[in-house]
Amino acid sequence: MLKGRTIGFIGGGNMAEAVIKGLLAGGVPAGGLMVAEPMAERREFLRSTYGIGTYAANGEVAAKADTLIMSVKPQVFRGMAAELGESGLEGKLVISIMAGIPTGAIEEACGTSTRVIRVMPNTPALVLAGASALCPGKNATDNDLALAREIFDLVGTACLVDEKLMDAVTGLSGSGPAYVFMFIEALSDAGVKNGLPRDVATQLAAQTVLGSAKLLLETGSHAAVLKEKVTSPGGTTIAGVAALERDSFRSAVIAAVDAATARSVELGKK
Ligand SMILES: NC(=O)C1=CN([C@@H]2O[C@H](COP(=O)(O)OP(=O)(O)OC[C@H]3O[C@@H](n4cnc5c(N)ncnc54)[C@H](OP(=O)(O)O)[C@@H]3O)[C@@H](O)[C@H]2O)C=CC1
Ligand SMILES: O=C(O)[C@@H]1CCC=N1
Repeated sequence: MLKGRTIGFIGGGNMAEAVIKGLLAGGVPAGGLMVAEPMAERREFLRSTYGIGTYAANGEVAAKADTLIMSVKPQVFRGMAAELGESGLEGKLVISIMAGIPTGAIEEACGTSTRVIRVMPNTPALVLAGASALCPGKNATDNDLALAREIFDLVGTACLVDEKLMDAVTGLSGSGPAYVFMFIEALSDAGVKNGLPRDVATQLAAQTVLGSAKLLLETGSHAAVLKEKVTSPGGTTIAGVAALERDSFRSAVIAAVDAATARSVELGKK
């Protein structure tokens, strides 16, 4: 379905780069990808690193691409869409990765008949290990949804959710890599505190997170069951688990996802 499509990114920042890199690694030809980005230095970086077409004007990409991935910050979206104008977006499939902005608001800004798919990806897309959730706007066809799914399946895994759950997805997996990196950093610091060299501590911490996630996904076991298998009676792990419980580790994680979800809701309001 992706064959022969031209995909244009409006905004060439971190997340656009993650998806571009993933798509190229997944076999999408560079000739089918382009990006509109205001910063000349950034355009040069994206052109020389990935061999894709880069443009200063959003209108040029909107004119050339049949599918547009809106990858600007939510705060600049409405101004950007107004500048582009409804005529500049006519007939395009608009895929938004912007946090918070509902499909209805995108349709309102781009033209009420615009076909919109809302996606929340995450930065591990850069290494084809992203987690994305998608939902269609009211004009999107099954083909549009299938195309968007193909794009985000190429850079990791993609699932379909009801739009009312997109803010929770944003708080969990969209922002989630930041929480995981904080956890890895903390594990590494703790290793160093206990005498490990930094490189060894970071390698052990990162591989522990990667391996534990792989074990859970591949066995389909409940996290609590896998935790129990590590935790010997009177052993080391239960001493660590008790310390985490004392310092409200789980409660802190839940509060982080709650706060990020609430912020996503807020970003969606005008
Ligand atoms: N980062 C992440 O982990 C994730 C981000 N997202 C979403 O992806 C979107 C992009 O985020 P992220 O990549 O982190 O942000 P970045 O700031 O890295 O990227 C946004 C890019 O858009 C450019 N830009 C600014 N104004 C315009 C404009 N009017 N027209 C075209 N381009 C413009 C910026 O240029 P300049 O720097 O010069 O202003 C920048 O290069 C956001 O909506 C975010 O919610 C979704 C999932 C995860
Ligand atoms: O922090 C943000 O707003 C974006 C959305 C999800 C991850 N990063």
